[in-house]
Amino acid sequence: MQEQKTPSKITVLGAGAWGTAMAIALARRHDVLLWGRNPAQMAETEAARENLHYLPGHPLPADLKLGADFDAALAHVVEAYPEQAPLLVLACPVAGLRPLLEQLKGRAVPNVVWLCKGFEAGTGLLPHQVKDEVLGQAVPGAALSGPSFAQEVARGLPCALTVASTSEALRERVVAAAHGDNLRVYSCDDMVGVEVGGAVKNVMAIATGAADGLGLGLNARAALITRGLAEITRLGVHLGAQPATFMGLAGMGDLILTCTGDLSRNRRVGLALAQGKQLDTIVAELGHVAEGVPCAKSVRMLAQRLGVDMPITNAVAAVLFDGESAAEMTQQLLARDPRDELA
Ligand SMILES: NC(=O)c1ccc[n+]([C@@H]2O[C@H](COP(=O)([O-])OP(=O)(O)OC[C@H]3O[C@@H](n4cnc5c(N)ncnc54)[C@H](O)[C@@H]3O)[C@@H](O)[C@H]2O)c1
Ligand SMILES: O=P(O)(O)OC[C@H](O)CO
Repeated sequence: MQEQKTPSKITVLGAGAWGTAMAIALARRHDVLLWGRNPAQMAETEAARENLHYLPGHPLPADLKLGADFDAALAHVVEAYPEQAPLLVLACPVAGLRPLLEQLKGRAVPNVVWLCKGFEAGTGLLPHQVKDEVLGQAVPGAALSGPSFAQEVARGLPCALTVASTSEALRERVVAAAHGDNLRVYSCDDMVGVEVGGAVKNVMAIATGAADGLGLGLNARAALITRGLAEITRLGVHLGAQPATFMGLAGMGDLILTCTGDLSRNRRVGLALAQGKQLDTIVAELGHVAEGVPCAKSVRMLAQRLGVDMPITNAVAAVLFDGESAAEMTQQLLARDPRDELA
């Protein structure tokens, strides 16, 4: 696959930290429109040429178009189809995915590439399953995931991502458009593996943040990351993923980044829990989504239903939702019976 030289039309729906960072990165080579649902916030972003709320400190490229008009944002890509092989990128949290897809229903949508990481609350569905429910399988879809802090991507620092889709044409399309400069984009067809890895690593980042906040040390951190990966893999394989996917960017790569990088919002939730802060306060102070919070609830439910052993997830959910303390849950994890490491 060759790096694409000709610019494409790309619309990014969702102007939070990640949508803004990806729009900045893609606008270096493409005709990009960033749409946000809040007109006042988009007007403020236009005036400052910077997303002061979600991604302060990162000026927007002069060519990046901004808007809060949904029809105009869609027209930007639909009118280019099929000649310019456009991309429609959904950059909302998992909670916003179904509402956003509903807005697209019945429209001439060329494809959808989502960036969100998690399971849908209530249904326990992965993003590709939500897409299939709302838009059907005829609209090609892809998950773009991997270790990627918005602030670093906006600065143009090196970053490797992976795109998962069952559509080879869409995988090639995403690689052709996004791979280049300091972005490396790999591809695979294991959507379940890529999505499970991206979702559950956020829960593990909360656990690792809490352990670090409690001062449990670097040995404990390494143990949590490693056993976290075992837990993620166990769930993913049960859901039909390929084990090797969890050794890749959307598995181990993103797990390491999010568990150890202080830019992670999920890790910061864990650090704050260790200080004894209440979840409501933590979420309000964050000002951004922390997908690991709803994901811990969804994964606990799903794992119980499927009979998959997920002790770290259960411990995180107990601290978040059942009033248990992080210290108490650490003791309970350590008190578990020994087991075969590879079982
Ligand atoms: N920030 C990162 O570094 C990063 C990196 C990779 C992946 N992600 C993932 O991308 C997703 C979005 O994260 P973020 O960092 O942009 O979050 P954020 O909290 O910074 O911003 C969320 C944005 O989504 C918008 N939104 C919420 N519901 C919406 C809906 N129904 N329709 C349209 N817009 C909606 C909000 O208005 C806001 O602009 C998450 O799933 C996250 O895990 C984030
Ligand atoms: O800040 P977090 O914890 O939402 O993590 C951001 C990205 O998912 C890291 O790859």
